[in-house]
Amino acid sequence: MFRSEYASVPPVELPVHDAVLGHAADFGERPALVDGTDGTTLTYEQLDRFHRRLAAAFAEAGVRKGDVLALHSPNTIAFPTAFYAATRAGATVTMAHPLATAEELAKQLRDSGARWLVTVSPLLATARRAAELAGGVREIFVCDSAPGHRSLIDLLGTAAPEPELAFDAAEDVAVLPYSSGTTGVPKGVMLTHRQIGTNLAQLQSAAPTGPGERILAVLPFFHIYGLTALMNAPLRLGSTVVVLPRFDLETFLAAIEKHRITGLYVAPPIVLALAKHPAVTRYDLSCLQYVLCAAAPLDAALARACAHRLGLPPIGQAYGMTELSPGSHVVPLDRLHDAPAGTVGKLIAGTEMRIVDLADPARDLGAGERGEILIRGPQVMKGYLGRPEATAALIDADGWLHTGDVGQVDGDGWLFVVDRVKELIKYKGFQVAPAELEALLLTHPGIADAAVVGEYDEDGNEVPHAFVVRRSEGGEPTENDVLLHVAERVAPYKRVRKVTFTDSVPRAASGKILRRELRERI
Ligand SMILES: CC(C)(COP(=O)(O)OP(=O)(O)OC[C@H]1O[C@@H](n2cnc3c(N)ncnc32)[C@H](O)[C@@H]1OP(=O)(O)O)[C@@H](O)C(=O)NCCC(=O)NCCSC(=O)/C=C/c1ccc(O)cc1
Repeated sequence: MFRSEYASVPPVELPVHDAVLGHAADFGERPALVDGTDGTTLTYEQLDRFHRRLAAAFAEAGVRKGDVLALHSPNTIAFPTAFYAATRAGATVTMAHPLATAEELAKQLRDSGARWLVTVSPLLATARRAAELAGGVREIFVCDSAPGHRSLIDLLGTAAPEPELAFDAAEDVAVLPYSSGTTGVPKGVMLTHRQIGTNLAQLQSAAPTGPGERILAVLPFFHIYGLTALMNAPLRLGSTVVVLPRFDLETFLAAIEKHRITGLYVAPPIVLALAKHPAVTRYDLSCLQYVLCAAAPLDAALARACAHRLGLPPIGQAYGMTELSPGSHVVPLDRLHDAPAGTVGKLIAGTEMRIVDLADPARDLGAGERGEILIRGPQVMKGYLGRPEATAALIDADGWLHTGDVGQVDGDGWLFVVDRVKELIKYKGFQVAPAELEALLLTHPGIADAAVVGEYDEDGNEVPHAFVVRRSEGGEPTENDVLLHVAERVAPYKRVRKVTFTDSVPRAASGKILRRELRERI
């Protein structure tokens, strides 16, 4: 067993809005959030006051402790206000991808039992359709404005009293992001207030940010990575977060220069752009002090090229998953220079790890040996909502979470992730669940069987590749028919990008798809 070399941190027993914004009023006029497109700024005093007013308005509208509120928005400076207001009103927040189709969003609303939906006017048509399909949503609010819907801006005017709720930080679920974990379809990941708050404290001991830091939030707040690294962590410490709604390289580079960004938290496609794109040289990026990368495997040579080009210390990596609130490993910011190339970091405070034999999971391996990574600590999720079997398949009776990633630790405790035994595909850091795409492919009348596996393209992005068995009486779909069938029904990041027709899908006697066999064919 491997233990963290950092002193444990006590569990954080506060609800997430207090864990993060407990000192917001003290930070006063310091900018908390800056809209990177037009410069609109929210100070800490405003963030504190606005989220309390909005919590009062949510409570007045009928939001009750334990209700699920879906937050369906790209990154904006209103997103954190809506988020902390919802939790202060007692709600569990489930974040939805802004490019989800109405059917995808409806599935999440239905599975989570969402009663409230917060969206933005450009996404309203999808949100309304999804709410109609799902049933159960009592009201749709908009962050900006739209006829027929209450706007968060109007709600701020309420004179209702602020809700004073008692939270059980160890049991009450703060956020419910969706993740497919190691197998199957997306599931609601129950993360309690204590899990979120404690993981912030654990991560902070290794990668502290603070007043005077300026962070660029281009990765989405709606995933646990952005929610943690770009929202909760910096706002807890009085940093300034500059917010961009989406990744556009020129806007991103201009924002770094204009706002004198000090720290970047990114995914591999951004490291690729920073390392290779000609536009990078046209901007003064000398304000940057460090770059941290997570969400998908980062090529060590690419990381080196990026750091070298920007004149920065080596790019640090972090490791974790949604089910870990999300962090278990990070390269501490004060150790960027002595971390070996390609490592995802060291165990953060209060976290234990085992590396177990893939063939014999009861056998623990030592340094230098490859096996499945198991994690135990206060950040392990409470469970998947309404799916005790899936929870038990991921977390064993002794509390070890089986990550489905294959890793190896060196003699100094640095972890390297070298492979994956779980089904997951990560397109640009976004989870794509093969089981979800397979189910969708099977709805096509011309498809008799299908299996989807990940394949790396020339840019190093993992993309979904479908192996399809055609049904002769189904009109023999072409490759294009198959691509289109999926593209019309999923958010853009989930698209199948390659199709191979085959006579049969290799399966074990149990019916389980033999994915390794398909990967070997590629
Ligand atoms: C900024 C990225 C890296 C690149 O952006 P992009 O290249 O513009 O592409 P998108 O991903 O935004 O969009 C996907 C596709 O949708 C398309 N698209 C776009 N908007 C449209 C549109 N409105 N209409 C139609 N098509 C469109 C877009 O063009 C694109 O098409 P394609 O060029 O074919 O890829 C973006 O992919 C991204 O944010 N990725 C990161 C995702 C992410 O945060 N994942 C985290 C999961 S949680 C986790 O791993 C935790 C780790 C962790 C571990 C430890 C820790 O301590 C902390 C964290």
